[in-house]
Amino acid sequence: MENQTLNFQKVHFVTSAPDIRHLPDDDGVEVAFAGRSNAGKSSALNALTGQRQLARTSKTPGRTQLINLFELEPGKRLVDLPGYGYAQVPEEMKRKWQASLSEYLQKRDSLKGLVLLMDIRHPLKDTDTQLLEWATANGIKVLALLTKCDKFNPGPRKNIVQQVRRQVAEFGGEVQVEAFSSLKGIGVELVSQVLSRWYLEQDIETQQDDDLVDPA
Ligand SMILES: Nc1nc2c(ncn2[C@@H]2O[C@H](COP(=O)(O)OP(=O)(O)OP(=O)(O)O)[C@@H](O)[C@H]2O)c(=O)[nH]1
Ligand SMILES: [Mg+2]
Repeated sequence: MENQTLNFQKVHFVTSAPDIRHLPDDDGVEVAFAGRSNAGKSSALNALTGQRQLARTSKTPGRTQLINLFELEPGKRLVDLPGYGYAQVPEEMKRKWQASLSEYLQKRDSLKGLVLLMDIRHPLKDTDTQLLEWATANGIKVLALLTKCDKFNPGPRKNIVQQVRRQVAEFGGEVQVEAFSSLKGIGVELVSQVLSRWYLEQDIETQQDDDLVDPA
């Protein structure tokens, strides 16, 4: 399975759900894209899948208010989550979508990996840190992407990445930190490799569990 990558371009839209009760069966493996509003989650999904319009992007924070589910192949899904931390929306609306977000994170068994997207100019805000701590404590794999890295030249960019890596190392979990730009395609190949590995590792684990249940 060395360097085996999935074909992310084969992705298709499954559903937009206001909460987890409207999602399809909770089996297989989901990798979710999470982060503050406007961090670039939807853009990153589009860059990864090579489809400009798969997930809707916007200059206005709070664009993605539903849990959007995409399928790569049976039992392998990508999830575009609503962003958090954006103040300029009505309180009632904010409560609703933040509740569906935390419910998804806490209850969805098929969630095995999290891509945490943070604007490289504002990394590790409170909620990002909480999410990191929660994910590592719960055995969820995390890939942290410092998005919009095209805003910096390679030198300063590298310094920020290293600084964030040091801060993240304190959480002790399995967290990889990388620079990313949907605009320039930086980090896209790396994300497809990491996610492919997660999906394929999970296939092997599931296979081993099945073998334990049924040795035949
Ligand atoms: N310069 C630059 N801008 C980007 C990049 N990725 C996204 N953006 C811009 O950032 C804004 C937000 O992008 P989205 O992908 O919609 O962000 P999101 O995290 O899905 O936002 P919500 O759905 O509101 O939570 C848009 O104006 C994008 O064009 C990037 O790599 N470089
Ligand atoms: Mg979005």
